Amino acid sequence: MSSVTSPELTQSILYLDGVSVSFDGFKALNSLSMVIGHGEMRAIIGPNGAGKTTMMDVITGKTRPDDGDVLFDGSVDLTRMDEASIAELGIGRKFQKPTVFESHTVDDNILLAMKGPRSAGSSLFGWRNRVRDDQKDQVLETIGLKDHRKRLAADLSHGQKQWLEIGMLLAQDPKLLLVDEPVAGMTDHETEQTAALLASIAKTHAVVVVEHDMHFVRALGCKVTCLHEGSVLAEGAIDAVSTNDRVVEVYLGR
Ligand SMILES: Nc1ncnc2c1ncn2[C@@H]1O[C@H](COP(=O)(O)OP(=O)(O)OP(=O)(O)O)[C@@H](O)[C@H]1O
Repeated sequence: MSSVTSPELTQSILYLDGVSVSFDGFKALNSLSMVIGHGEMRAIIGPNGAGKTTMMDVITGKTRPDDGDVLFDGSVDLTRMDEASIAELGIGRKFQKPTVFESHTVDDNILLAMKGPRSAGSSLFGWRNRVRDDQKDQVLETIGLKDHRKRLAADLSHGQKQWLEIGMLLAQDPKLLLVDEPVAGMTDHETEQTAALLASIAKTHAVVVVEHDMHFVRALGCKVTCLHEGSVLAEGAIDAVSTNDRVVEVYLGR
């Protein structure tokens, strides 16, 4: 690991430098470098096989890089940690398919996701339960499911299940949320609502969103990174990236 401490590194929540991952000689990540700031939202786009999922796997400790630095919060070396410890640090990941507890209510899904000891209603623990209820209500407010709190998760629409799962991540109070293709299968209206939800979450958390839907990416209103063959092809504002000749050539089409 480099011993130089740059302002870019110290001010970052996530710092990837020269990260490479090979599968049987094929480079899924090829000296990938990227810096995400505290409280930043970043959209990651790129063609199939560009390395987006592999990048998320490296950040969450599912895949070990062959080379490069992956640092959290300016100093924590994620390449030396296992998945559970990385989650414990405050990195939450949402996969593409919602994985809520279908036979539980919306309320209980959020409660089950919360950190900390559970208590069975003893008066000694009453104060703690009230704090938990307040936190739960706050999460339900953020994800727009307050009026659906008593419904079974199984009865929610696909979009509502995605929001519930985002709420379950929020309940763990992560510093960084990684969200994989959240709007796949959503209606246009749900897609718009999801962009607004993530934008509101990004006011208090760093968020990295992998997505193919360019209307949605535009609605996020954040910096965009386009990956191709395991490295950064283009990075910047959506207008600049989406009109970049190479991005058009390899991803968006003419
Ligand atoms: N466990 C693995 N073993 C072998 N090859 C893999 C493995 N995981 C990923 N790859 C390969 O690495 C490359 C990058 O895959 P990755 O899933 O990271 O791309 P992606 O950008 O997420 O694509 P998509 O948009 O299709 O999800 C692909 O060519 C893929 O086939």
